[in-house]
Order: sequence, then C-alpha cells, then structure tokens
Amino acid sequence: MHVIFAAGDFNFVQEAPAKINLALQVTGQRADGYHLLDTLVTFARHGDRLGFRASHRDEFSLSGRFSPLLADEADAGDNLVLKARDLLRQAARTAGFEAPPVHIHLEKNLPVASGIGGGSADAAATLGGLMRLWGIAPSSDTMMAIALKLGADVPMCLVSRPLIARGIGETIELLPHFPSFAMVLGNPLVSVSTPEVFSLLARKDNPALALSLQMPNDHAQWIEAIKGLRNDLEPPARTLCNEIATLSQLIETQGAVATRMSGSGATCFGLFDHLEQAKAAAASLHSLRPDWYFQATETIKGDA
Ligand SMILES: C[C@](O)(CO)[C@H](O)COP(=O)(O)OP(=O)(O)OC[C@H]1O[C@@H](n2ccc(N)nc2=O)[C@H](O)[C@@H]1O
Ligand SMILES: Nc1ncnc2c1ncn2[C@@H]1O[C@H](COP(=O)(O)OP(=O)(O)OP(=O)(O)O)[C@@H](O)[C@H]1O
Repeated sequence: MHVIFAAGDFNFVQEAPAKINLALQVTGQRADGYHLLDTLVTFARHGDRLGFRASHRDEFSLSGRFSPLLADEADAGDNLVLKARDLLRQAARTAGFEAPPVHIHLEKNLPVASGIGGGSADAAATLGGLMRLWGIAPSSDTMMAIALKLGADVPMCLVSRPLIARGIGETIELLPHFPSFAMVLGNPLVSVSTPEVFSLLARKDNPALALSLQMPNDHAQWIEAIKGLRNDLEPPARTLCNEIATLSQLIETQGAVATRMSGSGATCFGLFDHLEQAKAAAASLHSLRPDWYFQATETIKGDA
C-alpha cells in the first residue's frame, strides 16, 4: 500500500534534518569501547518528517522513499522512534505523569545507515514532538540521559544547529556565526555499519580539530578551513564500501568546492558556491547514476 503523509491530519509536525559531519577526528577511546570524537557538524534543510497526534492506542505508520527498509524493524518495535517514545513516557511516569497513547507517523526520506544520522534525527524529533503533544518539559539532564541511551548522535540532533561536538557527542559547542552552505548529498544505497567502521580505524589518538584555536569569520574562510580538515572514518569506510571512492569522485567532477564523507558513511557531501549549482549537480549526478541517492540542499545557518 502506498501511504502518503497528510501533515494536516496531525497535531504537530516535526522536521528531522539530516546531520552532516563536515569534519571528524577520532581523538581517543573510552574504557567501554566508545570512541572520543571532535566533529564539526551542520544540518540540512532536508530530512525526514514526523507527525504526532493523540490516539486511542499507540500507533506507528511509515511512508517515504526509504520506509520499506524499516518496515520489519518497526513491526518488531525496534525503530528508534518507538524507543524514544517509550523512554520519554518512562521519564514522564517517573515524574508522576501518565503520557497518553499517540499515533506517530514517520516520512522516511533519508537513506538508512548512511552516516547522516537519520535514525538519530528521527529519535530527537520524536522527543521534541512528544514533549509538545504531552505538554512536558523534562530537565536537560533527563533529556541528555534519554538522548545518549538512544545513540551518540541524538544529543546533537536535539540541537540541530551548527556545532562542534566532543566526547562521544555529549559535549556541544554551538556556532552562532556559522554560515549556510549549498550542498549535494550522495549515497550509493549501500548501508555501512558504524561499529564496523570504528573497528577498522588505524589510529585512535588523532589531534583535536584545529578549529577551536582560530574560528573562521565568513563563508569563504569556512570553506578554506573545511577543505583543510578530514574525516578519520573515511579511510576505513572506503575499505568496506568501494562505491565511496566513485561517489566522491563523481561529486567532485560536478564542480564541488569540497567533497567529503559524513559520519561513518557512506553518504558523501559536496559543497557548492550556490544552491542553483548544487541543484544542477544533483540533477546531472542523478542522470549518471539513477540507482543512487542524490539530493541538493542548503544547510542551516548558525543563527537561524
Ligand atoms: C559516527 C557518528 O555518526 C558521528 O557523528 C557517531 O559517532 C555515531 O553515532 P550513532 O550512529 O548514534 O552511534 P550509536 O548508535 O551510539 O553507536 C553505534 C555503535 O558505534 C560504535 N561507536 C559509536 C559512537 C562512538 N563515538 N564510538 C563508537 O565506537 C559503538 O560500537 C556503538 O555500539
Ligand atoms: N527511524 C530510523 N531511521 C533509520 N534507521 C533506524 C531507525 N530506527 C532504527 N534504525 C536502525 O538504526 C540503524 C542506523 O540507522 P541511521 O540511518 O541512523 O544510521 P546512520 O545514518 O549511519 O547514523 P549515524 O550518522 O548516526 O551513524 C539502521 O541500520 C536501522 O536498522
């Protein structure tokens, strides 16, 4: 059955923007195995969308290009949206509030297991949407604890603004002066496992992002700074997924001023000078590889 997301049927609609790691350096490893990162992150004006409405029983529905990939997990109650709902309801119960049943709809527009945090963005949007629907405002400590239980990327997705994240993602520095970029996102639709990529790292003691020492001032300076950075997860991801090299090269040949992989891959982004150039590049990439995912977008400004 082809389901369409009728946003007007829901009390609240929440965007779940794609997360882009513009740079990522792995600086260490905790005793529990989680890796310490320094990462420069921004968010796209493109992502999943979620709807929330009161219902007589808990319901979850899916639509969107990539929803078929999540159908089995959703049936098993494994979707991060359902986990976020249950953790928030549990926290409300502990505080003496019995949260009523809810129908949540997820329009899945982002490729799955692709390094742009789709599941984390959905989990963060669920927390935001249900706080509005249920009229609750847990403390920031409670929210951080819930977010980290859901995934290392969830705290940054709750913020959804340009930032530098450290630790495993729990220490967040906002970048209010960060510019917007025209961007193309590309994915070969091969899913890449985050733990597997981390396990193939050659070094885990890289230096911190050099940015903290001298923050660029404007769009051009940021582009230059980003060009000089890297993603430490890109070499191991390339060994797991041959398509990343081809994809990255294809985006570069469309005139991107910088190209890199996001997160643990396989999504790569290209930065362009103008949105029109990004749109033209996405269209031409789509005609070259109609079986892959390409999306032109703009990223969110720091003070948006
Ligand atoms: C690569 C990034 O996307 C960068 O933003 C994140 O660090 C990954 O965040 P995520 O997908 O939310 O990751 P989680 O779901 O918390 O972790 C999945 C698995 O990846 C590995 N993992 C994840 C994050 C991290 N800092 N170190 C790790 O070693 C762990 O084996 C973990 O069990
Ligand atoms: N709502 C959801 N959207 C996407 N994946 C989900 C969702 N719920 C559960 N998952 C599971 O989580 C795994 C990771 O998916 P996700 O798309 O968040 O990965 P990612 O883009 O690599 O994230 P990150 O950049 O945070 O590493 C998937 O393999 C999928 O099985």
